[in-house]
Amino acid sequence: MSQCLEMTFRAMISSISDGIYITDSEGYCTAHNEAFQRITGIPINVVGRNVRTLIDDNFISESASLEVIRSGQRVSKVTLFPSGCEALVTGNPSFDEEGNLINVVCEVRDLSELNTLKDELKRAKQLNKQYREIIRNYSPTVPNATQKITVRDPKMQSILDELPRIGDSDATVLIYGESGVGKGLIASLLHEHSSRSNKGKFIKVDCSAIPSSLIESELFGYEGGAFTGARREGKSGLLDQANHGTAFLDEIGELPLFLQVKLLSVLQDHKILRVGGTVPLEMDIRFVCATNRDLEKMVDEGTFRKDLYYRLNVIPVAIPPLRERKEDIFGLTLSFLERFCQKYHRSLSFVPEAMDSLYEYSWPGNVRELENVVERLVVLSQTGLIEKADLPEKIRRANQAVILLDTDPAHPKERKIIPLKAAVAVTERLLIEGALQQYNHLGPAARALGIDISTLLRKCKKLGISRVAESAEMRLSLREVEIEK
Ligand SMILES: Nc1ncnc2c1ncn2[C@@H]1O[C@H](COP(=O)(O)OP(=O)(O)OP(=O)(O)O)[C@@H](O)[C@H]1O
Repeated sequence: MSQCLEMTFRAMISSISDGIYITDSEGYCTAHNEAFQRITGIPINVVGRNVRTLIDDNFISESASLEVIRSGQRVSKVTLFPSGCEALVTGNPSFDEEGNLINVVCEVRDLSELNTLKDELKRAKQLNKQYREIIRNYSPTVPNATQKITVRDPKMQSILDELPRIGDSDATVLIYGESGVGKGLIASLLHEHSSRSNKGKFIKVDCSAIPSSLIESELFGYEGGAFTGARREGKSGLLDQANHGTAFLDEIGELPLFLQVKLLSVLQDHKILRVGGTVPLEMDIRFVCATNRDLEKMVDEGTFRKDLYYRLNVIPVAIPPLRERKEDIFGLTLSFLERFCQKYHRSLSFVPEAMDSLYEYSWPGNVRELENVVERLVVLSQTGLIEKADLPEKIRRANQAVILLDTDPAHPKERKIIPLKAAVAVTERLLIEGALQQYNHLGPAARALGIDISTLLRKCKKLGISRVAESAEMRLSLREVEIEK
């Protein structure tokens, strides 16, 4: 080989990023490039050494070139080098014209980069799978009320059956039911079933959530400069937004008396008068109202206008509490489970014993409470199964109470006997928790239990019931008692 050709040849080999080393037909290393040293990390000069001595000195565990010498064929091996690098070593034999082996050229390809790429590819594939899953579950439209409702109970089913007919008319609907039974859902279904859903919005107003000083301007809007702090250009009200659609007035029993008169005139004349305004505005609104209070009793007590009550009560719809339609519990639980498993990308199921406990519980907070319990279980569950032990304590305890309150006189001997004191405590707790959740205010809850507020608060403290007091008013009162004691 001419000197020039040899130099070109060496330059080529040293510019290759893979390691190259060459041995003669007996295994003596005759040359290598720089990449070989970088990749292998062998700390000695290998030129002139036989690869067998590299094995003896534990620099390499096996040799591709020795295999090639033995077999006369191309050989590939994955070898771990002192540098910590894993490399694919491929030995290629070269022969003279008579077919005698002259040398072995080994290519050493660093696999760590390849491994990193492999890991990245694996991660990308995993992400791809996750995204595909998310896209599959992604629904571009918010599920409408019809898709959201789950009903098995015949009473509820007959309410649902009537909705299309009620939805078609423009008559005012008054929905009765405890908090969380689904009054809002039924109201939005009514809107969906009416032709109004094509031309107007469904506007929900919670009359108990807006302070009475603001509710008039929120509902009816105001003219510019109507009161101190009012916007100069005035403001339209929530009822304006419901024009051609449906206004859902939740907790109508909380509407102050002076506004009851104003609402009555809207219902009669289909016109609204903004605060500070003089010209009534034509409005085309369908009213659906809801309450968990006894409006008839409020009429008798003079806190709700009789004329408004009759005007609202054109089509009454009573939604039973969940404890009176236990058939719905199973279906609701499964549909919430499916919804939240999708939301949190989990896969869970209930063991039958846990399902039994949900069935036994009295659900004072109704469907909303069940929905919250299922969401909490899905978020907190660490295994794929929801067991009875995972349920909130009050639900597990409910089974105990069911045994206690079982008054079937036919089987007195089967009733589990527990100490009287414990039975009284369980019963007291059950009734107090139920009353607090049902009435949401201390006064009515105490009245329903036949005790005064201070006794109720004392018992709450003794039984540690503060957690069920969900409204701000109750939390405040219960904390005050703790401070006093
Ligand atoms: N039959 C049902 N199927 C599915 N979800 C339901 C059903 N009934 C109620 N829900 C859900 O339970 C929750 C409470 O329902 P909603 O707000 O309609 O109750 P509500 O009676 O209007 O309560 P409140 O009187 O406190 O306003 C909502 O998230 C609702 O979607």
